[in-house]
Amino acid sequence: MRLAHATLSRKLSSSACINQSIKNVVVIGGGLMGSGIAQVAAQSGQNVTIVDLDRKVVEKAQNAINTSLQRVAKKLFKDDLAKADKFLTNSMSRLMLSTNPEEAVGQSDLVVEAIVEKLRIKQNLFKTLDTVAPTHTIFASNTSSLPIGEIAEATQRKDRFVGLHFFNPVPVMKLLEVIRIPETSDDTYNRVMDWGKSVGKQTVTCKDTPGFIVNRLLVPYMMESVRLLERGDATARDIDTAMKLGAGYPMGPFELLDYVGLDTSKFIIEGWAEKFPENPLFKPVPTLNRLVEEGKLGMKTGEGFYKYQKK
Ligand SMILES: CCCCCCCC(=O)CC(=O)SCCNC(=O)CCNC(=O)[C@H](O)C(C)(C)COP(=O)(O)OP(=O)(O)OC[C@H]1O[C@@H](n2cnc3c(N)ncnc32)[C@H](O)[C@@H]1OP(=O)(O)O
Ligand SMILES: NC(=O)C1=CN([C@@H]2O[C@H](COP(=O)(O)OP(=O)(O)OC[C@H]3O[C@@H](n4cnc5c(N)ncnc54)[C@H](O)[C@@H]3O)[C@@H](O)[C@H]2O)C=CC1
Repeated sequence: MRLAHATLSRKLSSSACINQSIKNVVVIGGGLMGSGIAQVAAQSGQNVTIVDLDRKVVEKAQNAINTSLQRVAKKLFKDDLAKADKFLTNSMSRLMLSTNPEEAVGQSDLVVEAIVEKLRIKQNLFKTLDTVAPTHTIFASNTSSLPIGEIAEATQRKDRFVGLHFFNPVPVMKLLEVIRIPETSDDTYNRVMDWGKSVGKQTVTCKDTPGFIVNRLLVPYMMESVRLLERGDATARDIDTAMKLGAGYPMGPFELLDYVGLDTSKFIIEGWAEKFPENPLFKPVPTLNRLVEEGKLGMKTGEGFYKYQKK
């Protein structure tokens, strides 16, 4: 009887969780990725709070989301301006701004972190949030390269911790990599898989391994592109043209490095080089370090491998 009762209560609690769909999402980090993740959740009908350290950053994110939503609305409702406008207004009405992460997570069902690619900073953030977020809240990191398990170490909710790795630009790229750690509960996994589909993504699942699927293949390719340039074998422009026309990529490696950000790229390769010094694929490249030291972070600062018109 006792066993049946325990099984029944576990079933009830888990089904209660499953029925509790994710409605309130908090995105921590209002940069390139955080603004895109906040956008796709808001445009999919969820209440979203985007949080960053600085009010100016969240306001910039709000403007970026507005601009991007106009492109999406135009595509969705090309010949119905009234519907396009309603879609834009409704989506933006579901977006709140905050610079106070502890307060923002108070009513959250899901927290997606998209802050700087530094393990300690991510751990400190989640450690703090773990003490104030509701018990049922799922924590997710959008990290490109860090071990989900090591980020989750900082919390007491490893059963409610996953990796949700989106791709840039989030409103366009269809893929969402879902990473579970051994402690991730089935209920958590099922709820984030459903949530990923609810925000229009096609999900794949990967173990908690460096770079998951895409970046494990992409980072070595992009680093080797920089080495090819450093050896003087070809120019950046020709390497980009070659990969677009020869391999059908939408962007060449240097255009993509400038697009994703040279700072984030540097943090990724530095982290892997430190952790796996014996792997030649993860060797850092001097040109990337130099550009970052010179403050040339790519499109977001107006110059990286290429120069960009200031918007
Ligand atoms: C060493 C470290 C390396 C890894 C670093 C970490 C990175 C990660 O962790 C994981 C990643 O994200 S890897 C990067 C993945 N993303 C890519 O590979 C992007 C490749 N580029 C593209 O798809 C197109 O150039 C792109 C879509 C960007 C632009 O397309 P086009 O060149 O054709 O230009 P557009 O005509 O402006 O855009 C095409 C259609 O997309 C719509 N669109 C573009 N940007 C948008 C945005 N931000 N928001 C909303 N809609 C957007 C645009 O409206 C257009 O739509 P159509 O009107 O239907 O053509
Ligand atoms: N850039 C890309 O193409 C992709 C990046 N990612 C990952 O997403 C994360 C964010 O990357 P990006 O958006 O490119 O970086 P970003 O530099 O554009 O944005 C990071 C934001 O986090 C904020 N931030 C830093 N520490 C914070 C804290 N303690 N609390 C609140 N906000 C804080 C910064 O002010 C900044 O606005 C990284 O983990 C990165 O690896 C994942 C997929 C693609």
